[in-house]
Amino acid sequence: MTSRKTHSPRGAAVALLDQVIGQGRLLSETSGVLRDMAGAQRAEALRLATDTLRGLDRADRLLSRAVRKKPPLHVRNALRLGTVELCLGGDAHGVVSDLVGYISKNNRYRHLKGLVNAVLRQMADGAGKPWNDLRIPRLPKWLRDPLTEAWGNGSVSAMEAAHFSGAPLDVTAKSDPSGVAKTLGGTLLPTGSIRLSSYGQVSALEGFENGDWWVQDAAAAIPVQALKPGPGTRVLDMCAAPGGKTLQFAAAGAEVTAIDASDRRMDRVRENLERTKLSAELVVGDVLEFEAEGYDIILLDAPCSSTGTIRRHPDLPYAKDGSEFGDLIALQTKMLDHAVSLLAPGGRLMYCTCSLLPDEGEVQIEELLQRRDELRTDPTIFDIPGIDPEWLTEEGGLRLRPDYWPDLGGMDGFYMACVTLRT
Ligand SMILES: C[S@@+](CC[C@H](N)C(=O)[O-])C[C@H]1O[C@@H](n2cnc3c(N)ncnc32)[C@H](O)[C@@H]1O
Repeated sequence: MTSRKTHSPRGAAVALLDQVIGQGRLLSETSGVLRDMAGAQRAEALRLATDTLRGLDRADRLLSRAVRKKPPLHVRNALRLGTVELCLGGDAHGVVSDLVGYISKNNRYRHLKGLVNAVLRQMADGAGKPWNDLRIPRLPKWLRDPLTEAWGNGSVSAMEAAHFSGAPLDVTAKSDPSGVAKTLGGTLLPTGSIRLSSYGQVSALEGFENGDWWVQDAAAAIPVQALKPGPGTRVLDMCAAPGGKTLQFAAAGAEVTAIDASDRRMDRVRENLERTKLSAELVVGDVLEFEAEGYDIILLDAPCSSTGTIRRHPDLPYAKDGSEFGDLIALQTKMLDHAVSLLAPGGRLMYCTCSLLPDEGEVQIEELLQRRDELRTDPTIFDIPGIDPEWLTEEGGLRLRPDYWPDLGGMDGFYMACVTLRT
């Protein structure tokens, strides 16, 4: 019989790091670790793992000065976690004794508990002091190289600084953004999203249960804000889950058909619609097989590398290695061609991805326009408050980056373009 291990938050965070760094799983895909933990402890474990991933590059620099030979990954992850916590002002006694206790309970690694104790004590006693003077954590090479080629070293450094700062909580109001901003004590952004720089448990915030708003990064809300759908607009929301854009359309009074291949993710759309008391027709299926015409708006929020969301998901650079790029780009091209085949005269197609890679954004649209002479882009729809005209791209799309809006707290990386048939 196997006994199920229940972890302390620190132990769980180390186990999460093992899965992310050692097995290439995103935090949202890790299995087993958080299963039997209470809500607050799970949240704490996730926070610790996220903080560690965000500061990993700095922790490794400090650890390379303190440890001559790299210990096995599990022990290294415990040291990384302890180093980050101590450098961010964590209680030295609690951090050291908890992690030493955690390692000493592991038959395989208990012989290294002395090392963990010695190194973390050094960190607590001053070896961690240079933390703030260390360089801003860099993206791993597999991602830094293509981004540098696309945007230049200075811009990538600015993006890395934005990633290191993390992300505030952005929400979209069902109606009355100013009222919701006031209730939540948030800032109303120029595009209409509401931003909260400090918050506790999201579901405990006022108006959540009543469905007055939903969580959605300000950048992710822009495609629908730019389209300005009116009541009765017929919308096909391709790749809709978890439903942020479906909710925006529905809140504007549009008639939405939302399609997604994932049953599990579609449950999230269903829950979100129920909570906000909004409605949409939901279809679980492959968008490539979906055939119907007569939509005023088709929105294709295609699956992508998600490299624009690293501020909120610092696990991504460590869980992934870029090997999926080629397949994703090919799938986006297929989806884009299929979406175009459903576009009727007068209809508009909005293509978007939360990617920082031009191959998943600018290049997709550039090549689409070359393949299909009857199409054109309409950049004028991005003439909305908060959008700098400098962010418009040559092929007529809009590029958003995490280093934009630096004084407001940044935004996710996103690309979008609105395509219509030439008249
Ligand atoms: C970027 S997410 C969509 C986010 C969503 N539009 C929102 O605003 O909340 C991409 C989605 O594409 C879905 N997907 C991937 N391949 C698909 C396919 N062949 N057909 C339909 N949906 C697909 C995934 O399940 C995922 O939910």
